Amino acid sequence: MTTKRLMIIGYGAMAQEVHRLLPAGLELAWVVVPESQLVSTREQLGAGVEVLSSTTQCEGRPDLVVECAGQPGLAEHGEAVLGRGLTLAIVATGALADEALYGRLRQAAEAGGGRMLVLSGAVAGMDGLAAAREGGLESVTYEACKAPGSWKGSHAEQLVDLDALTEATVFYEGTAGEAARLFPANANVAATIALAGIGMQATTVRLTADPAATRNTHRIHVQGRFGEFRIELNGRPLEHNPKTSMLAALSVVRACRQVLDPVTV
Ligand SMILES: NC(=O)C1=CN([C@@H]2O[C@H](COP(=O)(O)OP(=O)(O)OC[C@H]3O[C@@H](n4cnc5c(N)ncnc54)[C@H](O)[C@@H]3O)[C@@H](O)[C@H]2O)C=CC1
Ligand SMILES: O=C([O-])CC(=O)C(=O)O
Repeated sequence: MTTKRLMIIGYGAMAQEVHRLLPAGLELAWVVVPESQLVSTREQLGAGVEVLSSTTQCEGRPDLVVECAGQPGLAEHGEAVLGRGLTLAIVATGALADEALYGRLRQAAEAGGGRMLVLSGAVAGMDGLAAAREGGLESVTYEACKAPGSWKGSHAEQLVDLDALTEATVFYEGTAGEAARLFPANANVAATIALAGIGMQATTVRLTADPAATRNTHRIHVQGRFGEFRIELNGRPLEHNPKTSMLAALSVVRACRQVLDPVTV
C-alpha cells in the first residue's frame, strides 16, 4: 500500500497530539502555521515535514487536510483548500456560525469539488443527532462544564471572577451561534451540535465553571419525533491545553484513519 500524505493546518496542542497518534500508512508531509511560527515549527519538526505559511505554497496534493488552527485559521485557509478540490476535516466548527464564511466555504467546495468534514470533536452522538433530525427535532440543549482554568483567557473572564469561584457557576446562557463566536477556543462543540441538529439560533447553550472539575463535561439533551436522548461525556483535557478535550484530537485521528481504511465505521 502506498503511503498517503497529510497536511495539518496549525501545530498547537491538538495538532501535536494528532501527529503523535498518526496511523501507519499516513505521513505528515505539510504543516501550515502563521508566519511568526515558521522558524520554531521547522526546528521542532526537522527536515521530513514541509512547514508553510499558506496552503497555496504546497506543490503536492494532500490526501487529507485537517484544520487544527482555531476559527481564524479556518477562515484564513478553508476556501483555498476546498477550492483545490481537497478534503478538509475541521474542528474549529464555531467559525461556521458566521453565515458569510459558511457560505464562502460551501461555494468554494462546490466550485472546486472539495469536501468539508465537520468532525465530532470533543463530543459524541452527532451521528444519532443528525439521523434524528430527519424525523424532526423539538429541542436541543448543550451544557459544558470545565474547571475555571480552562476558561481563562476567554470571554468568561468578563462575566465571572474565575479565581473567586467556590462552587459550580453558570456564567453564560444563550444560543449556539453566539456561544461559538464568544468562546472561539471553548465552544466549537455548540456549533457542531447546532449543525447536526436544529441550527445556531434554536440550539440552547449553558456554560459552567466548576472549581471541583477535573474533566471537561459535555451534556447534550435532544427531543424529537424519534424520541429523546441524553449524553454526558466527561473528557480528559489535553495536557498542553486544558481548554481542549483529548477526544477532540482523537476525532481528528479517526478522520486520518478513515483515509486509509476502505470500511468506514
Ligand atoms: N470541535 C471541537 O470539539 C473542538 C475544537 N477546538 C478548536 O481547535 C483549536 C485548536 O486547539 P488546540 O490545538 O488545543 O489550540 P492551540 O492554541 O494549542 O493551537 C492552535 C494553533 O493554531 C495556530 N494558528 C492560529 N492561527 C492560525 C492560522 N491562521 N494558520 C495556521 N495556524 C494557526 C496557532 O499558532 C496555534 O499553534 C481551538 O482553537 C478550537 O478552535 C478545540 C477543542 C475542541
Ligand atoms: O475540547 C472541548 O472540550 C470543547 C472545546 O474546547 C470546544 O468546543 O471548542
